[in-house]
Formats: sequence, C-alpha cells, structure tokens
Amino acid sequence: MPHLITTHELGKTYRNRVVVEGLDLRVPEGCVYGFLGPNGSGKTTTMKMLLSLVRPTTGEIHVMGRPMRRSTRRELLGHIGSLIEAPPAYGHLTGRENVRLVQRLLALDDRRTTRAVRTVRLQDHLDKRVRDYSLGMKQRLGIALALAREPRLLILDEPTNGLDPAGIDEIRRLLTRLADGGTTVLVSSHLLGEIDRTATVLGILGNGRLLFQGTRDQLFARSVPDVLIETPEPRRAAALVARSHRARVDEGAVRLTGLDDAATAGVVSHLVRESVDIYGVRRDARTLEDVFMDLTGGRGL
Ligand SMILES: Nc1ncnc2c1ncn2[C@@H]1O[C@H](COP(=O)(O)OP(=O)(O)OP(=O)(O)O)[C@@H](O)[C@H]1O
Repeated sequence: MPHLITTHELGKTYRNRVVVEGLDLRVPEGCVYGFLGPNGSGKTTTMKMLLSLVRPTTGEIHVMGRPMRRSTRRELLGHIGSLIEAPPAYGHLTGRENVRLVQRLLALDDRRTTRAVRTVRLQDHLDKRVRDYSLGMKQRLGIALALAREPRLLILDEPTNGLDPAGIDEIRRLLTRLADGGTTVLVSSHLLGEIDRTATVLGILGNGRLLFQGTRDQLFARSVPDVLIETPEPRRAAALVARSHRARVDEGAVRLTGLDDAATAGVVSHLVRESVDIYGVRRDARTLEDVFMDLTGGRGL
C-alpha cells in the first residue's frame, strides 16, 4: 500500500526537553489512522510538524513521496486540510459567512464548499451564528472548512474532545465516510474508545516515542493474554512469583502478565513445590484497553 505520509527519525526538542523522538510514521493512503497517546505524549507537536507549524529538530517528513522542504512546502500543504486545536471559525459570523470567507481566501468554487458542507451535514444550519452552534457543530464546521479544498489528507487533532456520545458517533461516521471516499485521515485522541473501531491503522505514542504502529489485529497478536491462577491463597502465591514475574491478586486469583506457555508451566510447578493448592489455570481474554494499558505503562489512554 502506498504511504501518504512517511517520517524518518522525526523529533522535537524544546530547550532541553525531548518532546518527540525517533518517529517513523507510516500513514497508508485511504485509511483512517488513529494517532493515540496519553495527554502530553506529543501528538499535537507531531501533527504541527507534519503541517510545518513547528519546525522539527531532527528527521525528515515525506508527503506523497516527496520531501517536505521549504521549496515544496506550499504545494504539499495544498493537499492537506487540518483542524488543530480550537475550531477556526468566527463566532459572530454565521456558518455560511465563515464558509464564504474560506472560499474567497482559497479561491474555491461553490461546488466544493457545498459538497464539504453536505459531507459534514451542516447544510440546514448555515444561517445560525457559529457562537450558537453546539460544540459538535463547531467541530463539523471546522472539518468542512478543512475539506473545502478537497485535500488528499485530513489531519484532525482530537476532533471528538468534549463531544457527547451522539456527537462522537457523528464524527466517527464522518471519518469513515471520508476514508471510503479516498481521503486519508490522520486523527488523534487520548481516548482509545473514541477512535477504536473507526481507525484501521493505529499509531500509539507514549512519552514522545512510537510504541506501536499497525493494524488492530497486529496489536492483539503482539500481546499474550494474562494467565489467571485460581488458588485459595492468592496473596501468598502472588508473593512467591512476584520476584520474577508481573503478578497481582485480582478477584481472588493471581493474575500474571506477559507469560508464555513455558513460563506458565514454570510458575505452576514452582507454586506446587511451595505447597500452594491450585484449582485452575486459564488465560484471560484481553481487551484492546488492556493492551494499551500495558503499552503506555498503566497510564492508559
Ligand atoms: N511550544 C512549546 N514549548 C515547550 N514545550 C512544549 C511546547 N509545546 C508543547 N510542549 C510540551 O510538549 C509535550 C507534548 O505536548 P503535545 O501537546 O504535543 O502533547 P499531546 O500528546 O498532543 O497532548 P495533549 O493531548 O494534552 O495536547 C508537553 O509536555 C508540552 O508541555
């Protein structure tokens, strides 16, 4: 699959503080790429570097196979629409007036703006002042303004932030529709659940580094389900294995993380040698949430 964006060793240091480090992003064309990470992990900084709003300290960015340089920047950015931080509309103007402004600024024809407004389903709300819009409507207007130039790539920073479940659902459907229509969408979130099934490719950032990049299936394949050992003495059993394994008591059982089959057999025989009664040993089905917790060191998303 061709990549719309690739980065090589992309990094940003503010004064002496490394905020983003060694990022090798691969954003396949036509997908929704979920860019996930806890608050402060460097998502916004990365997106700003992709948009030339922040100058990288290290590394390179390629967009549509071409290096992002001073000489190519203008043209490449012409293919990217973005919504970073607050929706970029004037509250005292109506939706229509905001759309007209952008239309004039970018010298776009009516067909494009009409299509963008329809895509986000705002056509019936254009005569309202933007300050009277709900947050979800403001976000959708922001996305429409970004879409008006018909970009190949749309970069959205936390577009679901602060929305109610219906608003989140609307944005999710919109992103899927856009990708189905061929637009590549790079969307960030610190809440896994908000992107979850919408994104076909995930990039997970923690402390400025890419912890994982790939499909959801690849993510699951990497993770070994926890082992649960049922015993009448979970505390003693957990203490016995805690030195060499990640073990904790969970609902009356011992939960062990990251054990392969051989290690499981080793733990069981160790416990039996220590005269711990074992009623059962099983693997626990893990949720995507658990996998993220592991990756981000328990800070979650
Ligand atoms: N201009 C700046 N100068 C100094 N430090 C900065 C600057 N911009 C961001 N940072 C720091 O870089 C780190 C990463 O911030 P960034 O906004 O990229 O993270 P994020 O993952 O997008 O988090 P959030 O979801 O909270 O926006 C933060 O600790 C932030 O304080």
